[in-house]
Amino acid sequence: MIKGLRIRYKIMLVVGLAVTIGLVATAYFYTQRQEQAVLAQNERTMQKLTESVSQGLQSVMLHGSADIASAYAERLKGVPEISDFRILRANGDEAFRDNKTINEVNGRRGEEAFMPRETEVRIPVLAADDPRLARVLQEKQPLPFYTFDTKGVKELTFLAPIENQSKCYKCHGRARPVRGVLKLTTSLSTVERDVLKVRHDSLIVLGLALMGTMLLTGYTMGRTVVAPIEAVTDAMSRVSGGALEQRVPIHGNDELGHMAMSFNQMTSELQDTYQGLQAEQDKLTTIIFGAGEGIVVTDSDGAIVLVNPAAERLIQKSRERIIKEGFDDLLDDPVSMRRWLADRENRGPISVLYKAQVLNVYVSTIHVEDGHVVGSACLLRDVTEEKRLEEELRRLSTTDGLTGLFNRRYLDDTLRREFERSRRTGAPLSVVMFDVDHFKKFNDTHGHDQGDRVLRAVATCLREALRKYDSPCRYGGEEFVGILPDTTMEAALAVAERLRQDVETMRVDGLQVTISLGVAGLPRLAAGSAEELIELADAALYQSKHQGRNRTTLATLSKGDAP
Ligand SMILES: Nc1nc2c(ncn2[C@@H]2O[C@H](COP(=O)(O)OP(=O)(O)OP(=O)(O)O)[C@@H](O)[C@H]2O)c(=O)[nH]1
Repeated sequence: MIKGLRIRYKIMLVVGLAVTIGLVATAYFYTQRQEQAVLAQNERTMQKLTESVSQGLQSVMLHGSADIASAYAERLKGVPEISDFRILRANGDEAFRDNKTINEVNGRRGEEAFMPRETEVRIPVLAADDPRLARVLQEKQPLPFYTFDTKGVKELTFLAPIENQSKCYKCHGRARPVRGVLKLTTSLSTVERDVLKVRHDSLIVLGLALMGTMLLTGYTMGRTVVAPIEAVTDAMSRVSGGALEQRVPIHGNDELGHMAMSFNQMTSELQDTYQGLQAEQDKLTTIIFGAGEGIVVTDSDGAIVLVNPAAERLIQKSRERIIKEGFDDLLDDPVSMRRWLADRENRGPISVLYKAQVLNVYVSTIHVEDGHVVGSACLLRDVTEEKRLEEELRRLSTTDGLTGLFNRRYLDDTLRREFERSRRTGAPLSVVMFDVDHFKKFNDTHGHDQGDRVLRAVATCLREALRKYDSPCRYGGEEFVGILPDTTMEAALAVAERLRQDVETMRVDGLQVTISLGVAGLPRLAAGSAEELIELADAALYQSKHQGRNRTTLATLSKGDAP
């Protein structure tokens, strides 16, 4: 319950408790001391009274009048402050009630000095063995003690010894040093009333002091401690609500002043940081929404929270539909999407064919520093044109510009690869190499452009003569090579012959051209490398030229060749 109290009331409660304890303790000790002082004063007064009564009685007795003493005792009982007064014998019985002492005195004096009483009674006031009585008789000193009357009012009683002096010996003899005891009782009702009044007054003063202290403490604490703390806490709650411009007044140079100063500094830094973050966020938002790449982001529950316009364009769905369908269905392939997300090793983009576009897709979960997942993100980039250009570049880098056949680089790479494969698998591999006959003369006669058209026409013949798996290549100038995997030299010879005939029968701008061919192949020839295989085909081609051109020659078996 105290936990829920405002600090203002907590401080007042604590201060109130402390002040109450302090004041109550002070008031308690004060009233106690007052009470003790009043009682002590009362005791002293009573003692003096008892002593003077005792002396009065002594002198009355010495003048030989016991009746006067008895009457004196009766009159003392009538005094309002004295509730009881008795003269006791040493055995505790009240004196002057029988003839015992009169008879003793008359007997001792040998005369009828005192008249016996007509009626005798015995009134035991104290027991003969009462320790208080015994103590007074023994110590011969007055003894005070407190009792309560039938109404519960406190009373103070004094027992004072009546000493046996030499003047008394005549009547009472000298046997007992103390003849009797005076018992004087006074009611303390007046004293108690005074004490009660003191307590009552103390309570009123205490209450007023408490109230005053509480009010003063509350006011002072409220102004100096609680108000600054409340100002900071109120400002804090407004800051947590987003109002970062909050500042609190600084009063003084104490801890609260430092707290207010630190708070203002903190909010100022927070505001700067927030504004910086806001600016960064604005920049980021501009970048995200202006980006050519599609960006889709989810929160930690998997709900989509961001879809930029590029994502809508690339996915070809509206933002609302993307959000409704969910992250897994972004590219209509939830199985793959889940797999990409689960693949923590996935570092690069995945190329996906989606609605006639090639998209580079990068999918990842978003972690914070402690590894906690706060969402997922999908980045999409349209690489359709990029891929087309790449393909075109790759094609151009392997294509001869004039004829459209594969170029020399492609030829070298492909032949080397096929050569190795043939050696590894034992599959046959052949090359057909040919050269346009008297092409220099053709160029010189009909011009270079005409020569180019011849080369293009011959290239078309070569392309058409070969299968889909073969590679038609321009070796350089007017020389061409066909690579024929899985083809024996005999089969390649047939292809070469057909090609030769095709070219021979073809006309370019009405003009006839012929070609000379050489064929070489594995495993029939023992070529040690792709280059050597080409050299063998070239040698065969040279032979065709030498033998009159427009013909095909199989490369000759070299030493160690297979039969
Ligand atoms: N038009 C044209 N001519 C080319 C091209 N490349 C090489 N040539 C020419 O082709 C001719 C080749 O001539 P040579 O190597 O002497 O051979 P040839 O005249 O065909 O004689 P043989 O091969 O012995 O029949 C040269 O004149 C080159 O200039 C080309 O791309 N276009």
